[in-house]
Amino acid sequence: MRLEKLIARSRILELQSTDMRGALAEMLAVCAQRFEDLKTEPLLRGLMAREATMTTYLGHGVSLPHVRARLGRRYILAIGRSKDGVLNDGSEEERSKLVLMLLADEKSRDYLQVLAAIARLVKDPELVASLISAETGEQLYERLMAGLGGMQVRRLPKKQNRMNRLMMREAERVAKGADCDAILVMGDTFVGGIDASMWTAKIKSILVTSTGSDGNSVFDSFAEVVQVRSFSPQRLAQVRSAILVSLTRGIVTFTDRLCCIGGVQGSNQFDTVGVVEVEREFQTLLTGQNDLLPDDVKPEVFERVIAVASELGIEGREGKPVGCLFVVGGTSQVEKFIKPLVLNPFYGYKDEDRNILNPFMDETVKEFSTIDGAFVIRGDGTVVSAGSLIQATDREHLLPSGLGSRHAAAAAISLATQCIAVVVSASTGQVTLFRRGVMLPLTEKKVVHDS
Ligand SMILES: Nc1ncnc2c1ncn2[C@@H]1O[C@H](COP(=O)(O)OP(=O)(O)OP(=O)(O)O)[C@@H](O)[C@H]1O
Repeated sequence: MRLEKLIARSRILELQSTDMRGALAEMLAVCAQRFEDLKTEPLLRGLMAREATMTTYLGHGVSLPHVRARLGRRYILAIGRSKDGVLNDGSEEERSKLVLMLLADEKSRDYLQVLAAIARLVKDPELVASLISAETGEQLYERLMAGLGGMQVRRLPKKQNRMNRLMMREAERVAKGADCDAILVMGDTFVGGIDASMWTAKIKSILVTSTGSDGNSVFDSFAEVVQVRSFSPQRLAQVRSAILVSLTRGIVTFTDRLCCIGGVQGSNQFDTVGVVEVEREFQTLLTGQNDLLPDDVKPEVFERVIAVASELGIEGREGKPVGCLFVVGGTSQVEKFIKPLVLNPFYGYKDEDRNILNPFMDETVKEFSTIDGAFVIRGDGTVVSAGSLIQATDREHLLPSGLGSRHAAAAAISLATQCIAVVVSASTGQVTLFRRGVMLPLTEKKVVHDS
């Protein structure tokens, strides 16, 4: 579902109410003008019930109230802007100047993805500030649409353009000469997007970007676009994450050879071309078997877990480093090896509210990462528990020195069951995957400088 299809000029309004119930009622009334069969009362009750379970405030003045109901159409999105701000949960700190209300049909299968795409869009504080300060609803609409297609091709200075063209031509030659199956372009090298129209070779081009691809015309010139959230600052780690996500999505295969081209993030300058053999890069994990993910684990769930893990590894929590262990998939087997260390904070919530694909779960997961023990996550993304002690042992594999009981527990559970374990080290920030007891560092250790 492309987001621009959901946004309608007629459903952008100036809110009069300063409380959430009133604001939602206003937005529902506008929706009902267009969709006369809309049952606004039960929808309002559903939206408020969701607010009562967990706030839908996303930060920097934006809320995303949402509800699933029998709607008769897949989605309806309404956008309300409030000059004074709408109060969330009575908290003065959480005044929403922008309220995006999403109604979804109970049968809409990509509901969590659509919710996540909207949340990603309004994560950009600059875009949000420009929407809030728009002079008219029309201008807000224009800016929102521009934000969706945010990665516009920008003209680069001549010299830089020449260099980039040269690098791209060379990449093409290397790809052909080395018999590569695809060219992987690290898109975040460019602030303003890449004009790939000069690529002439009949070779698959894959753009890797941390920006959302919803409705972005710049991406159209690439055969595939892979979104990888929260890149590590290290190049090798970036390439690894990109290949890993491409593997789980079936965009590349284990036998592929890839020509990778990239540069310093935001530099607008390609500076490196390299060739990666996927199988050799991931050999340790594969150990002769080409199933990186357990059968029951959805690729998007795995991607989400490594995104949250990478963010925790890079940013920590409130400035402090945190460690974490995620055990994903094979849950019925995994449950035989776990014991609660604390009362399970996820107990009793609806599956979709505690699904890692739900954008509101990011903060919750990060918050609970500070408690001891592991997160156990089903292959469909539902978080089964947090604060779980893993009671499995692995006598087959030796871990490098410096890695302690968290990493040992991850190795052991991945050997004992059909799961994939993801560890964030509190001491180094390194993110490591474990499958069948074998480890694959996804990001590098932080270099600690002596002062
Ligand atoms: N068996 C286990 N199951 C779940 N969590 C565990 C287990 N063992 C350790 N942990 C978690 O890992 C934390 C850190 O343990 P330890 O320092 O020994 O691990 P580590 O592998 O060196 O990880 P880090 O690099 O984060 O320090 C513990 O406080 C606990 O929260």
